[in-house]
Amino acid sequence: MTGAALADTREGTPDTLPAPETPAKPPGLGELIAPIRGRLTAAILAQSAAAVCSMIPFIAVAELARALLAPGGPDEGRAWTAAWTAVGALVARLVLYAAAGVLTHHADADLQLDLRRRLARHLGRVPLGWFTDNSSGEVKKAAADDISTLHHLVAHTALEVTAALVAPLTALVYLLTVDWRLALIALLPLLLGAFFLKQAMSGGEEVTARFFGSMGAVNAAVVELVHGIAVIKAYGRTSRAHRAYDDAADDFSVFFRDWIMSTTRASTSAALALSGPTALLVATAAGTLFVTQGWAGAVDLVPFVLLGPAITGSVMGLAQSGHAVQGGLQSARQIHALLAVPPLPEAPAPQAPGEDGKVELEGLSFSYNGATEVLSDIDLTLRPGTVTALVGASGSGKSTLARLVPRFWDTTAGTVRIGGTDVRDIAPGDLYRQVSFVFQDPHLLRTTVRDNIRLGQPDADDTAVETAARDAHIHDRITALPRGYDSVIGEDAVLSGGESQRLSVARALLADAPVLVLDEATSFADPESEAAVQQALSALAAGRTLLVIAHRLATVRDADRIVVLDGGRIVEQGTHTELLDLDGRYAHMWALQQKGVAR
Ligand SMILES: Nc1ncnc2c1ncn2[C@@H]1O[C@H](COP(=O)(O)OP(=O)(O)OP(=O)(O)O)[C@@H](O)[C@H]1O
Repeated sequence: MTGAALADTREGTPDTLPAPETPAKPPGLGELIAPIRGRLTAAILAQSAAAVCSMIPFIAVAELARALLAPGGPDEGRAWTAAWTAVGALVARLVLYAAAGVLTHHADADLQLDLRRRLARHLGRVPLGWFTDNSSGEVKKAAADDISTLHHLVAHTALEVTAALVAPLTALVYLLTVDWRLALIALLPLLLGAFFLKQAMSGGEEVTARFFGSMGAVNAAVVELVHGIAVIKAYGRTSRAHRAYDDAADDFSVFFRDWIMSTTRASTSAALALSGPTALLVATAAGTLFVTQGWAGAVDLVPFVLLGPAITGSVMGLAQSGHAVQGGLQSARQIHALLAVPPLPEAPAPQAPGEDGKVELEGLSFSYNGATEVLSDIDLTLRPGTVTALVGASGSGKSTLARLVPRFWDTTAGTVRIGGTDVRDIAPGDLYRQVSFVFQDPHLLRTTVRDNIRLGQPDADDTAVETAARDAHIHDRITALPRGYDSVIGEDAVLSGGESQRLSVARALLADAPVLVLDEATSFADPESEAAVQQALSALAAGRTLLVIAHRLATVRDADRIVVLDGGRIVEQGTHTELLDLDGRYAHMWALQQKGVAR
């Protein structure tokens, strides 16, 4: 999570938002598509009618043959009726098919919009801390890939499955009316094909899991190879990294070959059983027997020859649609998992915080997992107009403590108050206006430098933007860019880590919140610019409450108070001189760092 993202959220959490949705039981696919269910049903009905119409020309031709070859001579009236029925059915099929497609595509467009809005609205309400725990990949997958999988299911697969079921059923019903015994025999290839298909798909879940596992290993090896290529090459270990990738690719290849070999016989047999020639063979062989034995007239064979292949033809396609349906259900689960992330509870009657920016942490404890406390019994008051520095070993809880101030998470015990009001009682929009945050790893948006600085104060004029940039010691670097403040980050503005940090400091200065939290905000800076930014920040402290996390103690020796954390507890606090006099943990850390500098 970054300063920019925080400001993003600030914009995305207006006070007028409706009450948070309580995450319900897993909605599954049915609930996700509820808003378009009516149109989807209409489309499926239209597609069913289109599928019936697609069989009618074949039935009509069969009836035409029966009318022309009737034992008593051709029946002209019946023949014409059959011919016109075929033409009418073709036209009707075209219209119904187009209508079904238009309906599903419209419904699908609305569904995608609805889901994207729901996701955006929901993610705007989840605790900010959730974003630091969860990779953006998960959100991207749900918002892009999973929604696109649902698109395929709704816009295409639903209609394909309908046609693949209704058309053969129509053919079967008609054939049953011609000769039920031959119709049942025509079903034999279908039964045989189903048997082989079941064999080919046996162990499907296990195979799918192995497929994704093996594929995932290849992907991970590629990512590692690409991300780590600089380090790997620098240490001359290129062949080793390649070997990891080669091994993963080999494993996948072995699995894939075994899988194909083990299913080829069954799937080829299924394809053969369900093919048109097999259906024709069965129909003509059985028909010949029936005609020669006098059990059926020769003319009754025509419908079976024409429609027999239709009964089995779509089954292979149905098996593939089955995969699409499985994928759609999986995507629905993923989207639901995001929609089920518990939102940050909002107070039913929010209170406005006092404007002084006083921050009080009282009896505060916090645990990420509900089992291990990473902060315990914290009592701390940050007074307006002062700089408080948090120091301590890595993992002692500095960042966690700082992030509890703008309510990235709710505390496990105790309270955080800003301006005298419990942060849980402050509306999110108001809270984010009270606290600005500059992160270790600032995130800049792919827009102009000016708009990046203006993020926390969108209507600030150019002079205010420039003043903030000067105070953060980044103005000269910006004016040296090809288009100055109009340069676009990532295009003609490529900034170093330290420059990005100073830009995000400018952003925080402009946001002008009464409380400013700086998490290692100058860690990338060279000593000269660090000193300059520190000066600017000290000036900023007048009238504001500053909380600074620092690893390099020299950067915070002038702080009004230094708080030493160890194992999630405050173990010492005081000014630099007081803490040195105490000769405790801080004095020890200071001595170590001084030795490091002297060396
Ligand atoms: N998102 C998280 N989920 C679970 N545990 C976490 C999370 N973030 C931090 N922790 C754990 O909480 C403890 C405190 O971490 P924190 O980042 O607050 O320490 P820190 O003093 O800021 O460390 P550093 O100086 O290395 O940044 C650590 O044990 C860490 O592993």
